[in-house]
Amino acid sequence: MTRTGLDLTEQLGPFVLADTPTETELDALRAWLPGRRWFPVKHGSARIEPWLSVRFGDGSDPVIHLLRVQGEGEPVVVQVPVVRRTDVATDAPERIAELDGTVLIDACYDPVFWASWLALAQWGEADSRDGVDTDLAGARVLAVEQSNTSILFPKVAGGAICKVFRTVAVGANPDVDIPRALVQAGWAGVPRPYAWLELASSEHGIDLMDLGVLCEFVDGASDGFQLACAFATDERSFTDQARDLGRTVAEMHLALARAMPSAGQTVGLEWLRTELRRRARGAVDAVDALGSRARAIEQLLAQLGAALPDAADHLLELQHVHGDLHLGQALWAEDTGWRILDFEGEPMRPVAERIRPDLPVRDVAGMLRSFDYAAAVGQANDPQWALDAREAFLAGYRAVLPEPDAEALAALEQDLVLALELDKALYEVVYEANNRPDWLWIPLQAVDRILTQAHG
Ligand SMILES: Nc1ncnc2c1ncn2[C@@H]1O[C@H](COP(=O)(O)OP(=O)(O)O)[C@@H](O)[C@H]1O
Ligand SMILES: O=P(O)(O)O[C@H]1O[C@H](CO)[C@@H](O[C@H]2O[C@H](CO)[C@@H](O)[C@H](O)[C@H]2O)[C@H](O)[C@H]1O
Repeated sequence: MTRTGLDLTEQLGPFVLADTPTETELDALRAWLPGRRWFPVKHGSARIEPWLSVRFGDGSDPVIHLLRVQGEGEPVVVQVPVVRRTDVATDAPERIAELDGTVLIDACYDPVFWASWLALAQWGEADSRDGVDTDLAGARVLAVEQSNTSILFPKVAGGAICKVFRTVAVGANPDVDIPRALVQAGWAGVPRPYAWLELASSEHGIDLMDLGVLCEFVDGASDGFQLACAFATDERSFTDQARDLGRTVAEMHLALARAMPSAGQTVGLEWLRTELRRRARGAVDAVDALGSRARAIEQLLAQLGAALPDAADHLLELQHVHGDLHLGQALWAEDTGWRILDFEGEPMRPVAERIRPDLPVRDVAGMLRSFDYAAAVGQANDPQWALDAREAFLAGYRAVLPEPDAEALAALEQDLVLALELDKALYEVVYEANNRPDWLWIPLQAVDRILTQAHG
């Protein structure tokens, strides 16, 4: 989708150049960053160096530092808005360090940062900032586990939420452009994006970099994962919600295909096997517990599509998908049904991999994995709870997007669901090992179940 508004030949967009952090500030940031949930390097030491620092062009005092972070993988850039304040409580979550009689804080918590953000963001075609209520009353940073940092503005534009992207990259962020495209295509299953903050600097090779997005806040909605866990704990059937969710995901796929046509892009089955093998080997190398499963994983992938006579060169059609779909990315409200969030793709993948067209069945598999998580975390006593939710979700999805008639092709679709569930479970093993080791058993158990199912 083409952006309008910001003149990309204009240096820095709405910003002016600022000083990079001083040595003392840098030391403080180097000590503070690795403890953040959103910091991308999870193991070993990370090299953190200044890259580009900017201020808002309105003269306000917060500074946005873009820092280059080199950990075990590819280097990434993290966004760290900071500002100096006094009178900051010693246990305040925004506190970074006390320096020269002031406190360096995370500016995501700062009203001056909020006001400048709202004033200098690029507002969408249909919404001009003029006339939008930018009252900051009640604004607060969400205290949820997330890969970025979100600020809730109950009064702005009737209720809005701003996501400050923590890992940033050159190019449009899919979490800005995909929801915009979906809304333009007439799909109401996604919160409406209102505004986004762009940076451009030819000197730094940045034609466009998204720093954050503001969108409609879905008030009174439940987080799909918490809802499903509560149902699992109470032994209440989740099938009605799961069936509805299946329908919503299928409608999302139809809307994505309409909104962002990928010109009939295809991949061969052999290509897919190679790609899944590469990802599986990456997971096996990253987490020791997977070593003993490596052979069985390779066998499952080798059998993918074996029922097809022309399995080697069978072509699979690609399209834009969500890419990291799970129950926590879905909000449920009695009156509006399901709304889907967070189109950034899997945060542990390189950006180029996250934005390319993919198989819609990847999203189906992601959601199926989530029912398994909800059953585990909600401690459902009966294994049937997750199986029922799973079947209902698939039935809802298939009611909108039926499986192919031909038996071999329908069998291939089922193989694909299983292979992508395995792919997701392997990703989750790495994710849990990095972030929540106490939950590592959940995807590990799933890997074993999938392998047993596949090998009879
Ligand atoms: N538009 C919205 N309306 C209401 N709540 C939201 C909205 N967007 C996000 N949230 C809440 O914030 C949480 C984190 O948002 P998400 O986009 O998944 O962040 P991240 O990409 O950083 O993980 C969600 O699980 C949801 O509870
Ligand atoms: O929401 P994010 O984009 O940050 O996604 C990452 O974190 C998710 C957890 O917050 C993680 O999801 C996994 O845990 C969920 C329960 O917390 C579960 O419902 C999902 O099925 C499971 O994949 C996601 O994988 C990760 O990319």
